Amino acid sequence: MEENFPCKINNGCDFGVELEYQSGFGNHFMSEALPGALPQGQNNPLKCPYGLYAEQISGTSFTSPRKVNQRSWLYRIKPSVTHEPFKPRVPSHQKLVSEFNQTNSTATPNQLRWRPVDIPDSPTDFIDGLFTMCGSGTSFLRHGFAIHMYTANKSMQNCAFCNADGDFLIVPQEGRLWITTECGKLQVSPGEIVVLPQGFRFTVDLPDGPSRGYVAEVFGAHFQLPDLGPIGANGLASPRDFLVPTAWFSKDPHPGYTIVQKFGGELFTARQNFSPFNVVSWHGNYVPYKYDLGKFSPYNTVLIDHADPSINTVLAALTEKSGVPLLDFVIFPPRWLVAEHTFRPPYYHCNCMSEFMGLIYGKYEAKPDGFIPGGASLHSCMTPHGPDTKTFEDTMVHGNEARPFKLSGTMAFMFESNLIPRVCPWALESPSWITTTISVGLD
Ligand SMILES: O=C(O)Cc1cc(O)ccc1O
Ligand SMILES: [Fe+2]
Repeated sequence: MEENFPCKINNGCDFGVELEYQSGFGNHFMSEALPGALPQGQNNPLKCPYGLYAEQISGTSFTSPRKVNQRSWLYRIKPSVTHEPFKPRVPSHQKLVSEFNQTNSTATPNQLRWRPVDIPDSPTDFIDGLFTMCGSGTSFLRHGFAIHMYTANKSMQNCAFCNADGDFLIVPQEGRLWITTECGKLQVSPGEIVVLPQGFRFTVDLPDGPSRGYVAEVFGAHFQLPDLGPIGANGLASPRDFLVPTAWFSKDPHPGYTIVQKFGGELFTARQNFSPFNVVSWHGNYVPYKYDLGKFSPYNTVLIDHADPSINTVLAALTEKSGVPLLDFVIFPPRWLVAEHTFRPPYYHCNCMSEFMGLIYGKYEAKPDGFIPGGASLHSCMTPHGPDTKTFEDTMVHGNEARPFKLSGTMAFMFESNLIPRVCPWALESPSWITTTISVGLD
């Protein structure tokens, strides 16, 4: 038996152990934590090995075309259905939104920027520390997205989170996340990202304590690798660098577990007398995964002009319109700047798409001082924006003699959407919110 991650009751985990992963993007994976636990030749035999229960989790409709169809088969000690009924969670969570409208969020064309939100001192886990910043559309109609942030300092205890609304793409900025999912465990550090698809139960442990990060949630779509077009068959994020867990299950007797289900932006809880992490074997292509942004192979200008940021798309959740993303995840990684007679920083622009940005570490080239790690910005559809005054002036002074220059020690990112976000009131009322438009500079 391969036991990577011995756990005590709940997920009080031994964090020191290196996990094993499977590699690939969109593969049909398989994994078993006990020899012979995975049924062969069929998905739901009359009797599964070890008396396990077969359970399918679907990430797309049954009839979705094969090339986009996603599902996995999980073989568990007890089926998920054996929980008590869901009840509204007490206390309710006031700062999660999955249906954006005039009653819960504001439309504003202003440039918005936030300093890093303080990590609370009072005990706060990933669920309580999660809050929506902005978003568009609705999970009920399976079209839209939400952008959340989290600040937390404590591991989730005796509970698992399940997001029925959409897929989470989590970008930790401070503090590692040790995530137990039904498919196994993932250790995610700042500089890596993790995707937790709709419907998977997971718990988040915080081995470092104080933690902060960003979350993009997409409704009705899953992330995929972007087409590479003329770039060719290689470059950007390589499929083999995506890591998927290996099967792991909790063998400890468990006094009880609470499943916290996000459904329509509201939280519901259901008690059950067993761990949801009771999947002994599984196979399929609907899986949680992580990716190290340091493995990204960026492409860029080698002669003149500034390339559009889409050149460094890591993952894309698409709409049905060709070339139009519901949400692109784009990074601005370390890279050489070599363009000749070019204004090298990001150009001034008005974009029909909306841009939410975050900074994991280092400085962002267009705003080296005004945008700090853990902070965020939102430039919505057609809101003019670009480099700050100092960046413009420095570039004018030094730009003519610009030699190849390596931008190092930086990792900014952008969630870019075709949909126009509305902003949540607590984001606009937050002490971290900085009004940028009253300081009339060039930014
Ligand atoms: O606004 C931003 O800083 C993001 C961005 C970066 C870039 O290099 C080109 C366009 C763009 O929107
Ligand atoms: Fe922009």
